[in-house]
Amino acid sequence: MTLQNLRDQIDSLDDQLLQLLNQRMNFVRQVGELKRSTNSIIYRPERERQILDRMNALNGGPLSESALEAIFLEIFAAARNMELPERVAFLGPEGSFTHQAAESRFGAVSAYMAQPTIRSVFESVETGRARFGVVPIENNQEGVVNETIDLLNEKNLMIAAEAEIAVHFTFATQTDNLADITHIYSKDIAFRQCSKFLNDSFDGLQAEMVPVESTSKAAKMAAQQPRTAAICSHIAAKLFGVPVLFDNIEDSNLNRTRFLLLAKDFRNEPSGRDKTTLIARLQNSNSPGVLAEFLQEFNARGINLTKIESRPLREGATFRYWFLLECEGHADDPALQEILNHHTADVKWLGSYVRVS
Ligand SMILES: C=C(O[C@@H]1C=C(C(=O)O)C=C[C@H]1O)C(=O)O
Repeated sequence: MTLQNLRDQIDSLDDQLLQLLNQRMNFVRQVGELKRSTNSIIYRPERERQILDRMNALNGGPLSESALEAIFLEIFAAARNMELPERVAFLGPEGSFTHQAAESRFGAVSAYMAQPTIRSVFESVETGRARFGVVPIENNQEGVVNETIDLLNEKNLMIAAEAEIAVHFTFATQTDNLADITHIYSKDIAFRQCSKFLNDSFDGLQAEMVPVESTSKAAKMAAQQPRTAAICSHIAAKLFGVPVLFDNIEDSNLNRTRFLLLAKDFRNEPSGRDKTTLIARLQNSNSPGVLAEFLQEFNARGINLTKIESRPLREGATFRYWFLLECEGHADDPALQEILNHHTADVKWLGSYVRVS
């Protein structure tokens, strides 16, 4: 076939895609009207997951699973925006890994609000300035983000969904010669995670490592100061126009960060592969057996606990703790219901949502 023939075929398929997408949007609009009349929630991650699973099972290729999901996530975001434009607050600045995580869920067409702190993301959602908030909760190399854990306890927001992204670092500079670089800007954690690259490349050179608040800020500074460099995300380097010298300079390519999508008054239906997050403030948690007995309630019902973090209660000069727990399953599952019913006074449910890995 000639190029023109092939392009004609593509045009005719695009015509059909457009028609089908608009037909889909007409049904979405009706769903939106139904939801408004019953005052129910627009974003249904478990329904979106179900659609993705069904599409992946049907997909015979050559479209890859990740390409298929990226396309559908944009369709969902466009659909939700038609039902009701959604504003998403995220831990900024623009180009941060949290921004990337937010976009991976809410697509390119949602309205994003970069926030300077994790607390201000929580507050944006609390006050209704944003419908959703996205914050990091843990990195698989560095552990949890305590500020997020503490705010989950302090505020009354729900976890609507989680997202995970692979963290890759880029070395960006306007200089061609590494020996000319006087300062390298990045976040302290990024210096740690790229230590092998830094040792190998700057051994014997004079460059000073300067920690700044965010990797995006590092990119911005490297854009303004010629003999400097930034260790940042690829999108931040592009955003600030700093040439990328090396990509993927992190020590471990298994480096992943997990993010939470927060909302007010949110409830997912069970999807069949859910995770539940709880906060436990057990009475006399320092007494022998209190914590063990509580954990045993999960074990006895065959519920797999996937995480437990202890955080200081900050009550007087004591060393006492509350706990953040995660387990497999949904709060509607009878076994988990039993536990929640036993603990109405000392356990807070933060949400049940689709598990990503
Ligand atoms: C249309 C709906 O609303 C949203 C959009 C979806 C879609 O585009 O398929 C799916 C789930 C919801 O996040 C729905 O709930 O079915």
